Amino acid sequence: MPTPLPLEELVTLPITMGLTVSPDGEQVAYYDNRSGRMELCTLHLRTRERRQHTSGQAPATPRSAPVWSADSRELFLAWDHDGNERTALHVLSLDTGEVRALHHQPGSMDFPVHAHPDGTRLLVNSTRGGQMNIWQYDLTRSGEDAWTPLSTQPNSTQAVAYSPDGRRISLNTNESPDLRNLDGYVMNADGTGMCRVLHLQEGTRESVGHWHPDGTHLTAASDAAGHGRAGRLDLTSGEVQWFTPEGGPDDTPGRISPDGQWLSVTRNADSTLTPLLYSLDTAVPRALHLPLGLSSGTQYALGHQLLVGHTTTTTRADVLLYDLTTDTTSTLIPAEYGTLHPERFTPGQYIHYPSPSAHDPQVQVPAILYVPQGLNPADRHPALVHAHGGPTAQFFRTFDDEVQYLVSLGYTVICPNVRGSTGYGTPWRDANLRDWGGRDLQDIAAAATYLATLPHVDPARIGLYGVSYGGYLSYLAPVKHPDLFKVAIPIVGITDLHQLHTDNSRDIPQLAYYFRTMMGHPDEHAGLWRDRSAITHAANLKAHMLMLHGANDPRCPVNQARGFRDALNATGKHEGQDYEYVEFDDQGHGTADPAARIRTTRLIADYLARHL
Ligand SMILES: CSCC[C@H](NC=O)C(=O)N[C@@H](Cc1ccccc1)C(=O)O
Repeated sequence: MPTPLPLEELVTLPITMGLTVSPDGEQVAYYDNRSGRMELCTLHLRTRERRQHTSGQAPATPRSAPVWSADSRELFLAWDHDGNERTALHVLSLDTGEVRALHHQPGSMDFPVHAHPDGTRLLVNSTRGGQMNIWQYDLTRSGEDAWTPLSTQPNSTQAVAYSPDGRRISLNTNESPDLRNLDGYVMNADGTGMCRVLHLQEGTRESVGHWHPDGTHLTAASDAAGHGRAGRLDLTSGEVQWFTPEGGPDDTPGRISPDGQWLSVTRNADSTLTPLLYSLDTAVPRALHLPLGLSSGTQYALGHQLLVGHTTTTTRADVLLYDLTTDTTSTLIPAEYGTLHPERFTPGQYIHYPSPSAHDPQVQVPAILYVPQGLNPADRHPALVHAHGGPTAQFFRTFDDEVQYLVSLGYTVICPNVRGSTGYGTPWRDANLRDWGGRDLQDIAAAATYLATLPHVDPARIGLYGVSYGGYLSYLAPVKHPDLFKVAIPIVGITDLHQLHTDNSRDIPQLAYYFRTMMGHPDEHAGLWRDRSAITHAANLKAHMLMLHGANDPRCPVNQARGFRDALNATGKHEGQDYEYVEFDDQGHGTADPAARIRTTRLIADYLARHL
């Protein structure tokens, strides 16, 4: 039999989040939890001196990366409380260690984007006016007077960066009635003169990003060719030079190097990521000599190095520095293992399984499959389908401590990139438009059918779990396919699309917008929305269910779980007997806090031991 991993040790191994290189390239700021909770830290890249700047003030689950001041002496931060996502701006002085809260309108979400080169202003994406829009925060003022709106668009609008001379801003929004559309814009730093600079066709998603150091070009992205392309936009001629070949791989642009020679790009293929560079002179791609596995990172450091994270399904994330002059790597922040040797972890196998239907008989779904080592071949064993969130997201071949723990308990786990996932081109990503709980759910059902064909899996003991949109599918699958799953564990999931849209429109308007881009307008598509809400079909539930939800979740509010619980009770089901229900008072939409993660994972493992 497999040997259970020690859960407490596994989950308390330190993680690093939000790494951001300073404008002078000398330091990196990040959050890590090696003290037992998330703290803001900086690391000097030459001396490797680490400094911890907070002791208890940072949120348990930071929602955005730190933003440096132009002189690399201050950090701007977005902090919330207990996962409520009402992120308020704070500024930390690296000289004095003082943390100061900036003015915040209760209820709004403020995210620092970029500090102006003159040190007087901060570019902020904020919901303080309703929809997510661009604001200027004047650091020389206080109170409401510090805030000036730079955009007042009806659709979600987000700034990327000031130009190097501080006179312009790159941003992205959609002014077309086709909600899937996205275009790139530039405006003056005072919000005047907003002008569309990148638009290929109606309905495709184009965006502009970071600036060339001489201010003449912007990085550019488009999905119009059916996959992500990276390029650069010449702001004088309006022409785009695409580096990713048409019909080629899925690329996302990063940044232009400080010497103006390279564009860093992240290539997404087969559930893995690889950074590469395009020469801005020759357009020739340059591969990096990185270890096998998943690598990501597009930020430059110390002038000629790239900051790269590296992981595999059996190795935790190391932070590396890649020297572009010598093509060599050094380890900046090594992953920690405590007493656990990486050989104790189970490698994920990259597979495809069939998900045939009358319309699409040939569909093959990519997935990562974890089969426990040392199972008794004479027995049949339980297995789990893991559904990811988003839905515009995906599973990668990275280290997943929760999956490793469940596999070490003897569960086979499949992590499918169902239709609607990113990383497999635009048609795959868009296959669940106006179809949440349709093709994606079919692929979840097909994952269970596939598991049932594995000789070591017991077809009567298949479970399903997932977080957020994965929680949505974990509620919906057992009511739409009542005989497939023995148990389901929706975590911060969705059960009622209309209620979700009402609540998101009030609390996270940019998320309500994202929701409409995918599922249309709630009134126009009311029948579809009701059919794709688990609450409508609660009476069909046969599987045993464990519902987990953070009481402060503003993204998928706790009334989603409470409503489904009430609907189950109305059909004669009983808590404790037919389902279990747990709310976490100190949590929002998931948590990075080790103690909370241990509690949740233990609840899941105990529940599975009793019911699967
Ligand atoms: C990376 S895909 C986008 C994630 C999405 N955020 C968008 O701004 C998100 O939070 N999705 C939730 C599920 C959800 C979707 C739509 C409306 C409310 C919740 C998630 O899966 O985390």
